[in-house]
Amino acid sequence: MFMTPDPNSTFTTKFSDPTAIALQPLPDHQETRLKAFRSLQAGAVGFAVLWVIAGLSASYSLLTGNLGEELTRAQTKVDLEAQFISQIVAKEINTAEHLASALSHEERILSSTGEMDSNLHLDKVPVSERSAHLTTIPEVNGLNNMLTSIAQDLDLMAVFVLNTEGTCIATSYLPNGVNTLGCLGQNYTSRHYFQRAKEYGRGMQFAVGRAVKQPSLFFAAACYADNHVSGVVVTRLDARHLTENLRNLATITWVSDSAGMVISSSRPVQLFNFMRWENQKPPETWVLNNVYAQETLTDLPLTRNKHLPAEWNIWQLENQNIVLANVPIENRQIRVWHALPVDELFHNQKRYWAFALTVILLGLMLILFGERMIDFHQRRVAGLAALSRLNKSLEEASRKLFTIATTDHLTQLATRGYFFQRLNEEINRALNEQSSLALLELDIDNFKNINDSFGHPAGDAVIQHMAAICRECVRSNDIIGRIGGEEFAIGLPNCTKSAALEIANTLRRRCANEGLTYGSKTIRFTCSIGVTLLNGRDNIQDLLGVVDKALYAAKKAGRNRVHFHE
Ligand SMILES: Nc1nc2c(ncn2[C@@H]2O[C@H](COP(=O)(O)OP(=O)(O)OP(=O)(O)O)[C@@H](O)[C@H]2O)c(=O)[nH]1
Repeated sequence: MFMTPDPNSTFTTKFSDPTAIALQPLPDHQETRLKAFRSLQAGAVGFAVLWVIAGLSASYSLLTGNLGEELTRAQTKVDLEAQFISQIVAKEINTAEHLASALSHEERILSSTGEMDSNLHLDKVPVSERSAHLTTIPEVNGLNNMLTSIAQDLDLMAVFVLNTEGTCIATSYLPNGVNTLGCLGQNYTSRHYFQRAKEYGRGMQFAVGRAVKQPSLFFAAACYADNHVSGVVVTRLDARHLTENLRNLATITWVSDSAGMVISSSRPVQLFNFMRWENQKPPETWVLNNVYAQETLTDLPLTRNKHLPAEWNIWQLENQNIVLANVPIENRQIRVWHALPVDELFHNQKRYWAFALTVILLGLMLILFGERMIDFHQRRVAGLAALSRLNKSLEEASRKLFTIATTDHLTQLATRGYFFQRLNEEINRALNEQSSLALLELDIDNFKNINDSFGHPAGDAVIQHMAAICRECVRSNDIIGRIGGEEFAIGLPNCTKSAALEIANTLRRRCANEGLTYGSKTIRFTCSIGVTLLNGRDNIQDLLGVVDKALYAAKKAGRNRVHFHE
């Protein structure tokens, strides 16, 4: 029989519609967007790598090429300047040399070294008095004046005349208030240039002067009388002159002689440094002492910068990078060296690199920022997609649970709990709309006997057959539930008493008449049905209590009956 339901459990159980809590699934175009985002993201990462590689290699080739060009320009500049300086040096040297040669033919000098020299009687005058003696001779004074004016005009340090003994008999360089030495009456026999002039007609020598200790170039030319050397004219060029005007420039200029020694330098501190050039041998010590007045040999601190490409031809002078040019002066063993510091170019290069790296880095950050943005959106869409998939499976699970909870597995009718929930809803609706509601309760008669006679599976088949009959006899909006083992209930909204009784009788007749073919057997069965109407009741317990009584009455009256109870 029908058990009165517990209001605290069954009736409060809610079987919610799973579609009500379902989220909208992810639209297809979101999946397409996700794919687009992923390829965009991969593209951004690829682009970032390309950007860095291309940026670095472009900067390297541009900046290295640019530095190479600037260094080539600097080299060209320094070459041209060296050429120009060497021409000026050559001109100064030639002037001094030609002057010596020209003066060796000069009439007054020839006479002073010829007949006049023999009248000077220098051999009778002590060496210390020769200078004073000579200044008393008017011809000598006249000659001195001439030589002084020539030396001044041509910017020479001194012009003087030596007799065949090497004694100075006339000079532009006279003792005066400041300088008490002068060179008049001094003897220059030992001088290399004097000996060369006497022997070959001409002589040239670099030396630090004895009386005036300045590095100088001496040019000597012999005077001839009757095919014999009658004296020697000497011009003395101050070696400082060769580079004097170049001192305040950024460039550095040296002039080296045949011994590889710096005899003039725009940086005076490097004077008499040794230019260790190719196979140049350093001068011997006595030469160092006598000619250059140096005690030890100092190398010019000039080395090749081996850390930079050889084609750039960069030298280092005291840790300063320079480009270097050297030009030999024609027919002389003198060279002009000219250097231009190029550290500024390297500093510029560093600045360009810093700029290029900043641009590369900023670009990279921008690309990576873009990539992060894409990643963010990608993750968002991916998250939505995952959520949507989760939602779908939850929805599926929820649907299954709903079905399990609301559907009887044997008959596919509503379960007891779900039937009561639905019946409750229909009661409320009927009360609200003041419409009628009929309730049928059905029970298969003597079902135990069927089980006992035909077996439990056959009993199941009878229950299923009974459910099918119920479904076929009611409308689509009526509710049917299996509320016990062989008990069923049917809620009929908007149904009158006569209509409810008619349905109940149809059901009863079909059960009694049809029987169920089970294998080779036919199982005959009947059912008893209780019928009632809502009739102003406002709760399910009362309604169920009444219909239960109606069913009980039907059973009691002999089964296979329909009984109505008000
Ligand atoms: N095969 C089958 N038997 C069931 C199922 N549920 C309940 N039963 C059986 O149904 C029988 C019900 O027997 P009773 O409640 O004594 O009632 P009855 O034999 O139908 O007699 P009346 O209701 O008085 O006509 C029991 O023997 C249960 O074991 C089911 O799902 N399948």
